[in-house]
Amino acid sequence: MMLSACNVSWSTGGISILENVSLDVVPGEFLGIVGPNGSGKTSLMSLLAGLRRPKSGRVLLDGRPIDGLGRREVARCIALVEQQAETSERISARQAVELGRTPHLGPLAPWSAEDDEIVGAAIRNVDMEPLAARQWHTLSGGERQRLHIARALAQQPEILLLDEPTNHLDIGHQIGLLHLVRQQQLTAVAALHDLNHAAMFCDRIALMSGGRIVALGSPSEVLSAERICSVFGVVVDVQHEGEGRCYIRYCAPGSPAAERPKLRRIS
Ligand SMILES: Nc1ncnc2c1ncn2[C@@H]1O[C@H](COP(=O)(O)OP(=O)(O)OP(=O)(O)O)[C@@H](O)[C@H]1O
Repeated sequence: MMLSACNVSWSTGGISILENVSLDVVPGEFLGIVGPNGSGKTSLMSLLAGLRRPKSGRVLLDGRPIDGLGRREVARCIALVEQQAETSERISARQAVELGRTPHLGPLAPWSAEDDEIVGAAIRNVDMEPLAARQWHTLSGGERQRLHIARALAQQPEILLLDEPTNHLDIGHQIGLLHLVRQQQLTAVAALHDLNHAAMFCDRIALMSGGRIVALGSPSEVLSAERICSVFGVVVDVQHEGEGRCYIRYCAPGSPAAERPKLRRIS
């Protein structure tokens, strides 16, 4: 299933937020979206999820305009985990994950043992089995975030959209979550702040700046020291590791390492 943004622009209050963004999410890939705060990652994710309509351009799901499809139809194909996702507080952890099955249920498809199994597997996948009976409001931020991911997995989408999914997670669960996403038989798009995580787990990376995609390709192609300096204003050394992978070492401002590569800075 192919998800595409074709020349999409979006603005609000007379301010242009996204300008002429085009992107084909290739079936089966893990695409990372990186960029500074306010560069438009969340805005692009909500257009890709069909939550917002572009002011111009189109978002296509398998060649069909996403805004012409019903919400239920979209929800059977695409799951979105939002940055500040909230869930009603008077439910248990397991019930929060069960909500992921909603698009698949109906008068002719009532809740079944299979739904129970899918929900159980999603909870196990995010390492939340011991807390499945707990009330939502008693859970920590990281535990809630893992359950949001479990709900999206229980939705069994073909395309998983994750807006900063590793927020609130400790490093073990950050790595575990990205590994888990990578292992799924699905297409995934994740807005990420950690460039090394994007470089480790993503097949391709789209780098955003000022509401535009300024680079798109393998981690090694996109995350050059020059580009990171020009977009984020941070001096780095990039170690290229083959197969499009790379590792980024950040240099503290004022340190000898930060002074040395300054010549590469793009103004
Ligand atoms: N509803 C809105 N009204 C006004 N401005 C908005 C609205 N939504 C987004 N923006 C602005 O659009 C820009 C892009 O926001 P967006 O949330 O897409 O960025 P982001 O790259 O996801 O940022 P971050 O890394 O901080 O999460 C920001 O300057 C933001 O303030």
